[in-house]
Formats: sequence, structure tokens, C-alpha cells
Amino acid sequence: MLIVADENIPLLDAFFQGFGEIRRYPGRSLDAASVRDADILLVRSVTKVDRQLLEGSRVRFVGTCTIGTDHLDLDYFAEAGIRWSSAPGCNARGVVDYVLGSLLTLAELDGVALPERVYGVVGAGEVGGRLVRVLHGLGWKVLVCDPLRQAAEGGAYVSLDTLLQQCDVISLHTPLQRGGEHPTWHLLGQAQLARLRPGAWLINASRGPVVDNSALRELLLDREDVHAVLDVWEGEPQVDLQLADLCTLASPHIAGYSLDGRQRGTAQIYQALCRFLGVDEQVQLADLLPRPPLAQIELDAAADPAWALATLCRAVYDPRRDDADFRRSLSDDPQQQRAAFDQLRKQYPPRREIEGLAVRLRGESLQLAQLVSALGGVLV
Ligand SMILES: NC(=O)c1ccc[n+]([C@@H]2O[C@H](COP(=O)([O-])OP(=O)(O)OC[C@H]3O[C@@H](n4cnc5c(N)ncnc54)[C@H](O)[C@@H]3O)[C@@H](O)[C@H]2O)c1
Ligand SMILES: O=C(O)[C@H](O)[C@H](O)COP(=O)(O)O
Repeated sequence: MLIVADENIPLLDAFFQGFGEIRRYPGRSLDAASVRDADILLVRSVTKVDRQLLEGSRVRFVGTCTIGTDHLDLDYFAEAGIRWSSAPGCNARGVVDYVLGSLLTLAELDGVALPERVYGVVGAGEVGGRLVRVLHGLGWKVLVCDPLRQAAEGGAYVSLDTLLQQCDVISLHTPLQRGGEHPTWHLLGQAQLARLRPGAWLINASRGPVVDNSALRELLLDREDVHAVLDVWEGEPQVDLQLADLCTLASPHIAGYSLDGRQRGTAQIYQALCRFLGVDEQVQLADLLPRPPLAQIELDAAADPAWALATLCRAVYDPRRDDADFRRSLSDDPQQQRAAFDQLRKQYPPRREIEGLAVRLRGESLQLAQLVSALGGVLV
């Protein structure tokens, strides 16, 4: 069996070598010739997998080691009888950690207390749902907009208009949908952006085109009170340099790039492939994932909760490093800029997740215990 795979999928050998030959390619250069003889195709988000790529090939199964599926032509897969799998939720926690780290930075810049802000989460699936649970656990006020879940479940969801009107922080977690009943392409266009509250913070770690990037650039030129955090970009790896400059935090689509999340993505596709082939799983992620470098944190029960929150989050991950690396990489030469975007992602340093962080409390503090549990930490 021949497996053709994006070279940036971690643990390819560990999970897939038992199935046959693995041929690796840079994801952006995968073409019809490289996949023609493949039985199995394993990709990341940078490869458009459609009729043009697959027609005439032997590919029977496509696995994308990502949450997003907007790069897959699922209608074509159905027509051609090609089975597929994504990796739902694999790196959702990494995105939550990115949002938390961004909030901490924005709060310091604006001199505001995070519990006093009203949070708006757009899209409450794997990522947004986890974020809502963390924010609720911290006792902060959260409004959620998810018309699909609202229609399916009812409950306390609000419209995007209400969210924009009432929330100081807007965090976007929808898939990229160009059509259908609830399209998300330019969900935040000029009209919606103009409704951002004074001093609003906008975070987009979903897909670039969910926000009209030109409209956001114009807004930021006009509204110094607004902070934007962008991890994803319209047209990436090409980035609007002026927009990047106007963003308070900017990064090259790495919000979900925790080591755990990336390796989980591979593991989930391995499991899906085993199901497709009807074979038993031989490899377990738990045997491969290294121990986190931060073994444990000890907090005194008298610690200030705001300080404890920042300390716990930043001990694990601080997006300011990614912002700094990204800004250093930006170049007026478009080719160089695109290459640097991909390079930063390819060489992304190991980063772990806050969930599971072991925390010892010296003394008793219900407030700190609740904070640790809201973050997904484990009290030891
Ligand atoms: N930046 C990154 O590194 C990174 C990492 C992981 C996921 N993502 C992206 O984040 C997004 C969310 O991922 P997820 O795993 O939570 O997806 P998901 O499918 O689990 O959840 C998406 C939610 O959005 C809702 N939704 C759909 N259309 C909507 C609309 N018009 N308005 C409001 N809500 C709407 C859906 O009902 C669903 O509950 C995706 O675009 C994914 O590709 C980015
Ligand atoms: O969809 C996802 O899972 C994320 O956006 C993920 O971070 C994409 O990573 P990539 O496939 O571009 O390496």
C-alpha cells in the first residue's frame, strides 16, 4: 500500500509505517502526479484536495490531520466514493490556550480586569465550546452565538448582532463556509466591524476569510481603541502587511499548534484509517507523547487570583513569543514572506497545553482551586 503524506504531519513513521510505503511531500506542492499511485492520502490544511488532485488516482481514503475541512471537496469525495476523515477537536485546546494568552496581553495593554469584560464566542463547537466552558468556569460573563446549535438544541444563544452590541471581546470559532444557510465567509464584514463596541477586542483563530481583512484594516486605521488578534489571514500564507502591523497580536496560523494537538491529529487519522481498513490499532499516542517539561507548579493559597491566572497560563504558553517571531519574519518581498510563514509553522517549537497542568496548592483556597479547575489544571 502506498501512503502519500504531507511531510509536516508528525509521527508519520510511528503510526503509519506498518501499512506500507510512505512518500512525503511539502503540502503545498502535492499535485496529481505525486498522488496518482497512492492508495491513501494524508494531508494538512494547506493542500486543496479536489477532483483536480485526485481524478485518475488510486486514492481510496483521504485523512486530514486537522480540525478544518474547508480544503477538502467533500462533494467530489462522495461522487467518487472516496472515504475521508478529519481530526475533530484534535487541537482545540491549543486554540483555547492561545485565546487565554491573548486576553492576558490585551488586559495588560488596556489596564482592564478580565473578569469585568463581557465575552462573545461565535461558534460553540470543539474550540468555541471548550472556550465557553473555561470562561464560565472562571466566572466571567459569556454570550454565545451559534445559530446551528440554537436551531438544534434551543438554549441561551444570541444573535451576532446582540453579541456585537453587548460584548467587549469577540472570539471567532466557526468553520469557513462559503454558502449554505449560515455562511461564515466575511461573517465580520465592514457593517459588523463598524458595530464593535468602544475598546473592543477581536480575536480570529478560525479561518482568515471569516473576517473581511480589508475592512478590518480600514477599521483599525480609524479606531485606535480596538485591538485585533489575528492568527489566520485571508490569502495566507500571503499576509496583508499593513493589517499585520495594525494588529496587537499576529501569528502565522499556529493557535492550535500545541505538540499534543498536532500529535493527536495524526493519532485520530491513524484510528480512522484502521477503521477504514478494518484492522486493529497497534500504536497508542500515550506511548509516544513526551512528558511535559513543566512537571508541576506550586501556588500559595494567598496568591492573588489574577496573578495566578496569568502565571499558570503563561508558564505553559504565551502567544507574545509567536507574535514576535512572526513580526520579525515579515518581509516586503511577497515570496520571502510566504516562505517565512510556512517556515515558522514547519519549525514550530514544542508547546504543551494548559489542560492537565499539575498544580499543588499550599494551604486552602476555594477560589484558586476553582481557577485551576476552570483552566483544566489538575490539583495534586
Ligand atoms: N487557528 C488554528 O490553529 C485553528 C485550530 C483549530 C481549528 N481552527 C478552526 O477553528 C474553527 C472552529 O473549529 P471547531 O473545531 O470548533 O469546529 P466545529 O465544527 O466543532 O464547531 C464550529 C461551530 O461553529 C458553528 N457555526 C457554524 N456556522 C456558524 C455561524 N454562521 N455563526 C455562528 N456559529 C456557526 C457550528 O454550529 C459549530 O458549533 C474552524 O474554522 C477550524 O478550522 C483553527
Ligand atoms: O484546522 C486545524 O486543525 C488547524 O487550523 C490547524 O492548525 C491547521 O494546521 P495545518 O494543517 O495548516 O498545519
